[in-house]
Amino acid sequence: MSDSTVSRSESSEDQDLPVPAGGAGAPPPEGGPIPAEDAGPDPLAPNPASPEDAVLVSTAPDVANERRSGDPSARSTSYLSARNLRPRMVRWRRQLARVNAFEPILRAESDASIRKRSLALRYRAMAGEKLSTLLPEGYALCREAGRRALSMRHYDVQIVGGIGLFEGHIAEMQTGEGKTLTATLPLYLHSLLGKGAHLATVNDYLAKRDAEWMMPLFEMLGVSVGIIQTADDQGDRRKSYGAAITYGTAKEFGFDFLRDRLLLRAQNRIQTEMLGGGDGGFSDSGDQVVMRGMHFCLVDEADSILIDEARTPLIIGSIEDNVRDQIVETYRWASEHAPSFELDEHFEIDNDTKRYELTARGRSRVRALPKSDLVRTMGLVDLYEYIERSVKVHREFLLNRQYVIRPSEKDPNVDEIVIVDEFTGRLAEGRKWRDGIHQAIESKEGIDISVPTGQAARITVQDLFLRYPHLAGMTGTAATSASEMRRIYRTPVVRVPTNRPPQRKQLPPRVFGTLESKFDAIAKEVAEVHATGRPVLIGTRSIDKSVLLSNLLTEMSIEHEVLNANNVEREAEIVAAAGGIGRVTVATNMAGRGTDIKLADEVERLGGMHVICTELHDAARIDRQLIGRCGRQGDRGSYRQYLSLDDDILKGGLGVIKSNKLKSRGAANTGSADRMATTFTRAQRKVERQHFRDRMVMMHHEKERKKMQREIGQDPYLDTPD
Ligand SMILES: Nc1ncnc2c1ncn2[C@@H]1O[C@H](COP(=O)(O)OP(=O)(O)OP(=O)(O)O)[C@@H](O)[C@H]1O
Repeated sequence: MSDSTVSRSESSEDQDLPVPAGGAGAPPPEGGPIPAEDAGPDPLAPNPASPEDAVLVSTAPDVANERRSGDPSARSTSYLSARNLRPRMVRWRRQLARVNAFEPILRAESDASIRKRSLALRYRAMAGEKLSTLLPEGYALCREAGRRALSMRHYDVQIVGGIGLFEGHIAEMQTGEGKTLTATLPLYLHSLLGKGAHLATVNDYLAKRDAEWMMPLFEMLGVSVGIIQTADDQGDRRKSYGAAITYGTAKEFGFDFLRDRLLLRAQNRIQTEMLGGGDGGFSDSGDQVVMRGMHFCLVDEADSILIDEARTPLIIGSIEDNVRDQIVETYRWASEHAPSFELDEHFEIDNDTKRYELTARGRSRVRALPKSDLVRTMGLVDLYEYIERSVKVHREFLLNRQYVIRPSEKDPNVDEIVIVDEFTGRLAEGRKWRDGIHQAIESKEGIDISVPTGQAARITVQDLFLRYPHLAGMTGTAATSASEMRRIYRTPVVRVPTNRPPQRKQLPPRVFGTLESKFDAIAKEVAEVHATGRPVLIGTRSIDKSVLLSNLLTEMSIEHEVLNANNVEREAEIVAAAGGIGRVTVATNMAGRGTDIKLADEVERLGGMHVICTELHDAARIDRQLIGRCGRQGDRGSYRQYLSLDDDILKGGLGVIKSNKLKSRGAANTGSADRMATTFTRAQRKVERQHFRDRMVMMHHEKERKKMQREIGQDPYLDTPD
C-alpha cells in the first residue's frame, strides 16, 4: 500500500472520523514489540525466529526431515522461502504499525462512533476503494470491537496473521493461540464488499460455536452473521447466506453449491420450455438458489478440510427405483454368507491397497452358494464384489469404533448408521461411506439399507475452494501438508509465532508389548498425576477404547468423565470442568480442535494439565491437536505418548506381516522405547503417504472426468446429461 492511498482516505467523505497523524509507518502506540523469540521447550512449538524476522518464520526443521524421509508432500519447499517472505514481512509490519496507530483514537470513541466508522468503511469499499487501503482502520475497528464486546484485544501476532490471511495465505498458528478471534479480521474486511464472506470449518458444532462466540464483535460493527447447520431447510440457508458473514462446514457449502447448480439447470430447462417467457416458474417457497456467489472463504483447520476431506468428493444422488429391490436383496445375501469366507483360503488382502480379493476357491464358493431369483439375475462379477465388500466390512468396520447405531433423526422408529469421524471423534452427520461400504454395514447390522443412488452432481473439495476468487486458511499444523496446499490451492503457508513462549513439556514416550500392559500403565500414570491435583486428559482413538479405559479407572476408584460421540449433550459441561483440580477426563478425538479447556487458577501453579495420548492416529496432526489441549496461551503443561505393538498404526504402516514379526520378537522394553517410538512414527508417515497417494489418484481421475464432460459440452459438476 502506498502512502498516497492513506492520504486519500484522510480526505475522503468521513472527514469527521480522525485518522492517525503519522499515517504510514507510525510507531505502535503501545503494546510493545512483537515477541522476538518463539522458541520453547515444546518440540511441537515453531522453530525459533531470528530477531530480525520476528514476525514470521519461513522454513522449519521438521519440514527438512520430511523431505529427507522422502515424503512426497514435502518434496518442494513447503513454507515461503526467506527471500519471498521478507518483502511481505516488511509490508505486514508497516500495516501493523498503521493498525496500531488507530488504537488510541478508537479507544476514545463511543460505541456508536465505532459503528459509524464501520458503516463508513462499507460505503468506501462499495464505492470501489481497495480493501488493502481500508485494512488498517478495518482491523483496528475489529480489534476495538473485540476488546469491548468480548474482552479480547487482538494481539499483534494475530493482527499480522490476519493480514497474511487477507493476502491469501494459510496461517499456521499453534493450538490455543486464538484462531477463532484472528478469523474475524479478514472476514470483517471482506464482508465490507457486500459479496459475502464464508468461514468453512469441520463440523456443525464448531461453525455454531465460533459464530456465536464472535457474534458480539460483529454486532458492534453492524455486521450480520449467518450460521449454516446440516438440518437447516432451504429458507434458513438462504437467510444465512444473505448475511454479511456466513459460518458453516465445507461440506454444506459444497452441497449447497451443487443443489443450486441443479436448480439453475432445472430453471434453464423451464425457461427454455417456456420459450423465454416469465421468470422461470420459480415460486418463493424454497426453490430458489440459496447461495449468492462465492467471494471469499476462510478455511479453518485448512489441512483437515483441504487435505483430509479432499479424499472423497461431495456427491448428490438421484433415485433409480427399478433396481432397488435387487440391490437390497444382494446386500443381505452377501452379509449372510460373508462370515463363512476364510482368509487365504477364500480371499486375500493386498496390504498396500487394502483391497480384498477372492481366490479361485473363493469364487467357486460364491458360485455354489444358494441364491434367490433376484440375486441370481445379478452379474457374477458383481456378486464377487458384493462378497468381497461384505467380508471387508465384517473384518474392518466395527460398531462403536468406526460407527454407531442410533435412531434416525427423520424417523425415530428406524435405526441408522452414523459414522464416527476418525479425525474429530464426532458423529459425521449425513456422511456416508462410498462404494457400497455403508450399505454393506447396514446389512451386517440388520437395519434398513439405504440404496445407493445414481449420481446427479458432484464436486471435489479442491474444485469447490478453487472457485472462490479469494481463499485463505488457518491451521495448527501445516508442516506435513504445506507443499500440497501450495501446489493445489496456490496458497502459501506462513508461520505465526506464539504470543507468549510455550511452556508445554514432552515426557519420554513409553512402548509396551500388548494393549493390556499399555492400558494398565496408563491407568497407573493417571493415578499418580491425579494424586498431585493436576487435571489429566486422556485421548483415545475410538469410543470402545475410551470405555475400556473408563472401566479400568472405575476399578481403581478414580473418579472421571468420559467424552465421546455417545454423550455429546454433556460436552460443554465436561469440557468446562476438565481443567479443574484433580479432574480426569477420558476423551476420543472430540477433545481436539475447538476444545478450549480453561484451567482453574491453582492448576497453573501445580504444573498445568497433563495429556496422555494412548495411541498414534493415522495423521500426526490429530495427535498434535490432542497435545495442544494443554500448554495453551503460554500456560504450563505436559504430555506423554503411550504406544503398544498391538496398535493399529503399525498394521497400517508396516503391514500386518511385518507388525506381527515385530510383535513376536517382543522388541518392546522400556530401554529401547525411543528407538521403538521412531518405528511408530515411521509407520505413521507411511500411512500419511498412502493417504496422499489416494488423494492424488482421485484428483487425477476427477480432472480427466471433468475434461471429458467439458469436451461433450456438459456441466462438469452435473452427472446427468444437460
Ligand atoms: N487476543 C486474545 N486475548 C485474550 N484471550 C485470547 C486472545 N486470543 C485468544 N484468546 C483465548 O485463547 C483461547 C484459545 O482460543 P481458540 O480456541 O480460538 O484457539 P485455537 O487457535 O482455535 O485453538 P485450537 O486449535 O486448539 O482449537 C481462548 O480461550 C481465547 O479466549
